[in-house]
Amino acid sequence: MSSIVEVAIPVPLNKTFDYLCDNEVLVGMRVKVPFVRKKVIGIVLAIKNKSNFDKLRSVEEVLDKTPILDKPTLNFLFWSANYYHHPIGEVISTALPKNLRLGKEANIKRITSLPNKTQQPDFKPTDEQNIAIAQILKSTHQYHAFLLHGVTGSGKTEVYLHTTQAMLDQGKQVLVLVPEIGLTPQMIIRFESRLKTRVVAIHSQLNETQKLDAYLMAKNGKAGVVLGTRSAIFAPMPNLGLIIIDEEHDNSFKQQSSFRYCARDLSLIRAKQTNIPLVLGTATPSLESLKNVMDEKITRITLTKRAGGATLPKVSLIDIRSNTDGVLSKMLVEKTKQYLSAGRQVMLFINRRGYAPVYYCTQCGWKARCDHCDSTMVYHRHINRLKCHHCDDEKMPEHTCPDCCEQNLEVLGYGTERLEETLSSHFEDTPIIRIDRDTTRRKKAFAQHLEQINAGEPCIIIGTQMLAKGHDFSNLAMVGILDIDAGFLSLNFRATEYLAQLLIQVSGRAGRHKEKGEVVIQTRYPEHPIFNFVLSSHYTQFASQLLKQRLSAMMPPFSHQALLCANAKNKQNAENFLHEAAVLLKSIQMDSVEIWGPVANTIEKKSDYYYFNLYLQSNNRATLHQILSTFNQHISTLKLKNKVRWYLDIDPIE
Ligand SMILES: Nc1ncnc2c1ncn2[C@@H]1O[C@H](COP(=O)(O)OP(=O)(O)OP(=O)(O)O)[C@@H](O)[C@H]1O
Ligand SMILES: [Zn+2]
Repeated sequence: MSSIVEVAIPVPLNKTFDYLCDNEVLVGMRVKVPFVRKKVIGIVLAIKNKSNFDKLRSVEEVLDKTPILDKPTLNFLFWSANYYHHPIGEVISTALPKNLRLGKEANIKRITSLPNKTQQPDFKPTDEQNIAIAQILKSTHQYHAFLLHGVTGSGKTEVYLHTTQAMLDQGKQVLVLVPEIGLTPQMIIRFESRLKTRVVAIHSQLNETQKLDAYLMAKNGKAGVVLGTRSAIFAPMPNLGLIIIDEEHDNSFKQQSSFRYCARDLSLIRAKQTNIPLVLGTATPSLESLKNVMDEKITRITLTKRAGGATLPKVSLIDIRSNTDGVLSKMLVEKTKQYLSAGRQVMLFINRRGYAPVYYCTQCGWKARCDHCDSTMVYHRHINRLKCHHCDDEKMPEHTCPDCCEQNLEVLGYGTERLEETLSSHFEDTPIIRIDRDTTRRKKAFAQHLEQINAGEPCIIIGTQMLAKGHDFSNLAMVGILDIDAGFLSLNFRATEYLAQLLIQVSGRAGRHKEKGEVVIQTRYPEHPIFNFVLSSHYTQFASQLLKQRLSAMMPPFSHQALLCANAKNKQNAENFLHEAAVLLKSIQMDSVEIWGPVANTIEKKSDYYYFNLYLQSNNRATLHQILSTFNQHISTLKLKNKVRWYLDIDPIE
């Protein structure tokens, strides 16, 4: 007898589809089904006796012998789809490795071996670490969220390792999320060398076979530890006993395309649904987590001192308002020389890749701009091209100014490539290791750079965001922060929060071992209040000031936001669609939800599409979500719906 199955299909539609099925099938299995004129792979969500539709088509093939998604994982995915108002089919598709989405067999090709030798450290946990470990382990059988707030270099990883070992001893699995792919290799090494269990990685640089293997080893319980970037939050783990989110404040836990989830926020839900503890670790907690601490939803545990006798670095400012020396002040060059000759390493932080951010005409002020975006093009010297960092379009730099026809074209400003050039003129014999997206594109390139730094020889490291946090370089004595002033000019209301986090994280890379480190920040705004706190590493005080400001302005985390973004090649369509949407939203009438906009995005045009935003804000999360659900049900009534691309972003951060 055939049954009726409800199937989630990876299409941007807020619904599921019913099919007839003649074969035996269970919830969570993959099925191949006809959809419009194609065959697609879907996941069975329910088996039912009747359908609201007649003339059902039939399942062509049941692809699995056992469910690929178990009930708890499916429930978690349902929760996520519901919260982010995103189609369940696409949510499931985000959670599955590509090979499973394509319908390939769910077989492990290569089971990674268990480490045969583990190595224990030659130190004992500090008192603070011991207290943290004990406090977390008191809650191993129930949901409890902890904020492990430990200054940079306080040994949070040690706390992760001890609590993980305790969970493994109970036969449990542990999920560890790190923000950047660059932090996975060092974390994996630290976990593998210490724990007698299989540690599998889930991140984008693995090939598809490796990704599938990792997924299946998580699912069958063979992996004791699953370590990955944000999408690993969806890894099926039947014996999950603990979740750890390292650098919880980091923005890369939020996916900024398609299904816009935040893995940090979802970790609280997953831990709650699984009834297990959760550890959010960081030296610079997000205001969201600090607010949760205030509300007693999260317990804060502090590590106030650096481990192993190290102390926090000395931080000083260099006022570059009257600087005529270019990107590097004389003082910074002098200090760099001193540290290098003492056999130490120096890191210079500049958060901009390429040679120079502006290519312009000194005669008339013309600037090279992207034809497709509202942005200037960045000059890249090694390929002698101008590149748009928004749409990746590139072109040859002009020789004569298109406006005034003079030949006075020059670059302005500094990126990593130009800094490298300047440094090689000052430090001819010193190795310079530049780490940005351009030098780490090749697989393994990043790991090789890290290896070179970890070898400990004196060198200058040019670091971008990729090196800002988490790394533990033992011979790094000084960090110079070259250009953070853009952060003071940003329109994002979270900009100062991010800047404080960045400054403290980058500073935190210096002097992590025996000798005291030093941090030098070059700025044109030396009087900015942020420095009062950063200089003394008083993040918590600065954060409580920010929290007070947010409270008085009723901004997140004291209110909840959603963003409806529309974009189209026709500017008017994008804007008018949001006007229509605003009318619809206002007709739903919920007093406690404010609606602002539409307003053009800060970068209005990207890849030839015009972007507009409509903001929704409410003090009541439930009301906000109710209005969005109703809106979603009626969106087909909007006349311009098919003339624009649109998406909802819940808890937007940009
Ligand atoms: N109890 C201890 N005694 C001596 N050294 C320790 C101890 N705990 C950790 N360490 C060492 O201190 C260094 C910093 O530890 P770790 O990298 O875990 O810091 P962290 O808190 O994660 O810092 P960050 O937030 O900057 O990433 C490491 O080299 C680690 O081996
Ligand atoms: Zn562009």
